Amino acid sequence: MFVVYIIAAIPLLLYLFSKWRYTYWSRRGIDNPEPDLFYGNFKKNNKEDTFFGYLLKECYDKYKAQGKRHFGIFAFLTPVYIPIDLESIKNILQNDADHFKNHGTYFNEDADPLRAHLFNLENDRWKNLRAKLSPTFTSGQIKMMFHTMVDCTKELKIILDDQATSRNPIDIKDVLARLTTDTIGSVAFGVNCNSLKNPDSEFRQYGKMIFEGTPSTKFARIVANFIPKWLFTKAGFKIMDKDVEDFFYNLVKDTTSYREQNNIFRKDFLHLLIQLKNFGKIREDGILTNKETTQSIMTFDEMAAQCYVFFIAGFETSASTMTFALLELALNEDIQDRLRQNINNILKKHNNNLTYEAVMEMDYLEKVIQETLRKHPPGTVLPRICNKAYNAPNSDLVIQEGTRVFIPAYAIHRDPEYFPDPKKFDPERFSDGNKQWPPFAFMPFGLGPRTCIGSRFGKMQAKVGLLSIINNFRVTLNERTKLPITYSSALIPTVKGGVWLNIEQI
Ligand code: HEM
Repeated sequence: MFVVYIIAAIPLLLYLFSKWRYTYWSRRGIDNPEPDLFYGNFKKNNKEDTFFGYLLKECYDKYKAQGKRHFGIFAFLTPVYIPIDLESIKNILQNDADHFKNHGTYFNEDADPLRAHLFNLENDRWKNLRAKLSPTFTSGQIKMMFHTMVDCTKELKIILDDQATSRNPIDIKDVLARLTTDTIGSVAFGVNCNSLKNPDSEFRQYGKMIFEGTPSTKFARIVANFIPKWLFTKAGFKIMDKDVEDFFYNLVKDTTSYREQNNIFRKDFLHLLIQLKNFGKIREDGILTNKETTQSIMTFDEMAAQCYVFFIAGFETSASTMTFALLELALNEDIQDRLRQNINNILKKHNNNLTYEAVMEMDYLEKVIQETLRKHPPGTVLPRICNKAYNAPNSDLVIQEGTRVFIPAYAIHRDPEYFPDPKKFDPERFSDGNKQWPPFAFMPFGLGPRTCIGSRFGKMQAKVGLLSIINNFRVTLNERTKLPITYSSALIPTVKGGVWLNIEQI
């Protein structure tokens, strides 16, 4: 009978606990929007497929108008601190980054070895790995991989030529995600993914599974919001889908041993990572194995996890950037014409050779990409977790160790104080004389020590894809695109119903 009472009391205890939990911010004198039971401020996001950035921007605008420097929200039962003023943001991301070293994502290395990657790793392990990986992202290395990016666009042109001939509209995000899957698959895993040729390729399917989630991963992510991290870790809870893990892990294993046995040199990330595994550094001579190797600084598992993060962090972000750029170019034909002109002029100067140097000279292309990243940043928030109690300057608030922080990048990029007429797509904002926003108001790649390590690669990949389309085709919006666009609740902003374009050869 006693057990029955206990079971019956659980919902009541949960209810009382969540009621108490939702006083967390008011007990500290911080405003927060009214939370819904158990969901906190995530109910609309979860139940109505509403983009989380909209919800956060609504609160940001409201509290900023009241002159507040910060506010709190609840991600289910977890309190999250949201700074508003740029001075506080600068402190968190840079000046006092020592208190906010980590992203605060859940991972359990034993259960999910591929999740022990740069984005998730913490403290000294992150610091050491970041220092080791930085040489793989220099402009010299990106230049070395430039031809892979260009090669992958050849298949894209064939697809778009067919589409232009048949006059059928195209769901451009899908094609661009296949393009970036092929490019990143090639440089991070050293394999030809063929997803442009074959939309059902294994690589594309696994890429989709990561972003759309499988029933088991969706369940695990929700549970992770309710259960303390230590309990989750102790229980050995797995977040990654086993099939996805096996696919990527075995791919790195097979390709690495093949390359090592045959001492194969390829200009890609995998080659650099194998060198880091075997020598602890990147070697000019390019060799992969050496009997006199003294020590290894990277285990095979660590290396595989980095291949995996390059793929997940690199393919969807760049595909999203190109998709939104094309959407804006279809809506603003004058900007599209000007971009085409800029690309043509510079290519002519380079005898129509598409080289790394030519792309670096395309200044208007740079502005179009920057403005796209301002208006539609793939990273809606920059997540941090407080690792050492922090006295927020000019306030009585002490941010406790373990508190989560979201820097509201999307809301700041759309703040008219920093970017007048923020809904307008205006690449000219990024002309030297026009840049008027204060430091820390523009952060598409994050800022501070945790800034995106792959920003150069990501931007170059997006530029190569975009220019190969604009140089050969005129794009207009097809009526299947629902205007005004709205974002879905996906992890990275995605247009509900898709971006459908008409393609016309030039
Ligand atoms: C347009 C493309 C891209 C965008 C907009 C983007 C954006 C971001 C953002 C916002 C962050 C978080 C930064 C922070 O917390 O301050 C990040 C981190 C990261 N990105 Fe990117 N990214 C892009 C492309 C790439 C590519 C191509 C790669 C790898 C090949 C990559 C690898 C990473 C990694 C490993 C981190 C974690 C860094 C760390 O914690 O030290 N990203 N990215």
